[in-house]
Amino acid sequence: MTGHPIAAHPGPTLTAAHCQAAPPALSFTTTPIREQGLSLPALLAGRDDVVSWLHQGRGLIGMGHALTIEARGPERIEELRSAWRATIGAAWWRDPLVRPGTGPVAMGTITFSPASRERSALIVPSVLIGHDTHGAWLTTVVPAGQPHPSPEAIMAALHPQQPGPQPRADSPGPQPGSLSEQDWCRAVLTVQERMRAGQADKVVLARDVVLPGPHPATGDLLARLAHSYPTCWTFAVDGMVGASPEMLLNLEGRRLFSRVLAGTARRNQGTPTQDLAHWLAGSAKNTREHALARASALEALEPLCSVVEGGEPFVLELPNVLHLATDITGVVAGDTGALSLLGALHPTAAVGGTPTAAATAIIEQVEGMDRGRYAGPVGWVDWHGEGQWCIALRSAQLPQGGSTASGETGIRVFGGCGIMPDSDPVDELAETQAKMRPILEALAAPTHSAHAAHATPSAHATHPAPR
Ligand SMILES: C=C(O[C@@H]1C=C(C(=O)O)C=C[C@H]1O)C(=O)O
Repeated sequence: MTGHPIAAHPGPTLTAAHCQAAPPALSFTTTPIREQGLSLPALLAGRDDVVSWLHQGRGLIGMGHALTIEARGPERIEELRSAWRATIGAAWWRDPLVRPGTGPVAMGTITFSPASRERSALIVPSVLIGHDTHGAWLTTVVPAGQPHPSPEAIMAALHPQQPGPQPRADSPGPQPGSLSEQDWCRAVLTVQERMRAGQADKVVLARDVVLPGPHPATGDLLARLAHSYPTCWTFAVDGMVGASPEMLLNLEGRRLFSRVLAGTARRNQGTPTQDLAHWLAGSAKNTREHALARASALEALEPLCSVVEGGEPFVLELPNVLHLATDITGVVAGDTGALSLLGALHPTAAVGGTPTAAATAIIEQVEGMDRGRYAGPVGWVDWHGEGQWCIALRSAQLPQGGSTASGETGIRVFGGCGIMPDSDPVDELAETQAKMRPILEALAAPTHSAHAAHATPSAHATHPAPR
């Protein structure tokens, strides 16, 4: 959208409280467009000011900002929900399609912790292009009373661009983030001491590495992730980018779907996938870890649903790791919307731990970093509260306006894992490296830092050895 009038005049950024009290009057128009030859990932090429939600090549991409709503603190999800409701109340729209993702839509990213310095945000892009199994559409957003640009003019301006500058071959690899690898392994031991003292049953500990700039255009990064991890949800909202396998909440009509992941086997050269899957399904530590995450999601959903069921755990295979997975389905009671459900679900034991309050307190004390939006919900919500939200895993925070809220000027790449009393710290470190691989490869950075000398994951006793 470079140079397009819509993108040239971004709409306001409002706090949720302000937006709720005085919502701007926005006008949304959805128009069906031709799907022949349409490739959402290709339209992202070379662009930085994009939002994205792609799965198997379909989904939503957006450009420009018609409205940004931001919130911080313990009430951030509820504040964003109220502000979005007020925005819809003040909006006008035309939507002949009435499908998930048509009409008014906001893309969102929410911090893991209420104490984060980063903002949680809902972004209404000026232009949104959607593609599902029934066809494609384009939604434009302008201040009420202003004319909508023609869909043809927008599609003409949006022809696929050349990819942006590629990373240099000699660019420096990942640098230690908040903790060195050794200090992070010590933090794992500290967490285990706390668990042995009875303070928690499971704690998810994460770490970050920093990639100094320059970095590829956001759209190029997304196109690579979407290509390499098509079964994951490739997202970008407010500089938070990644390809997540974990669907926290899909709400369509009153029907809810959630996929809980916990328990991981790293792929290594030489071990057949079937052997890894067999090892994972039989690993006592991983099945206990999974059971805790599964129970926490079911417990959070039960009071809000008239029916909720967890399927049998199964092994989910991804290019870098395998996970134990449970699919949860349910029917939501009353008119509870996606943002209210997120408020109840987040943080699940898959990214926090058990019990929630004790585990998150230990994370704050031991992890030594602000997670920002990593491990928080990321996704989209429509005008009547339906939408899709993943957990922002396998992800990175791009610097916005030069630096992140934590003052970083490089890209922060995150990875974490559930720590149990019988976890091995070196093995867990290697798991974080495997989880960082998708985003580091998409950034075309070396996947192992020079500081990883002591991690020899495939030879480790708690993991099946290569044959
Ligand atoms: C915390 C992460 O992943 C979570 C932890 C997992 C585990 O410990 O086995 C598995 C999937 C995710 O729920 C991450 O990817 O950073």
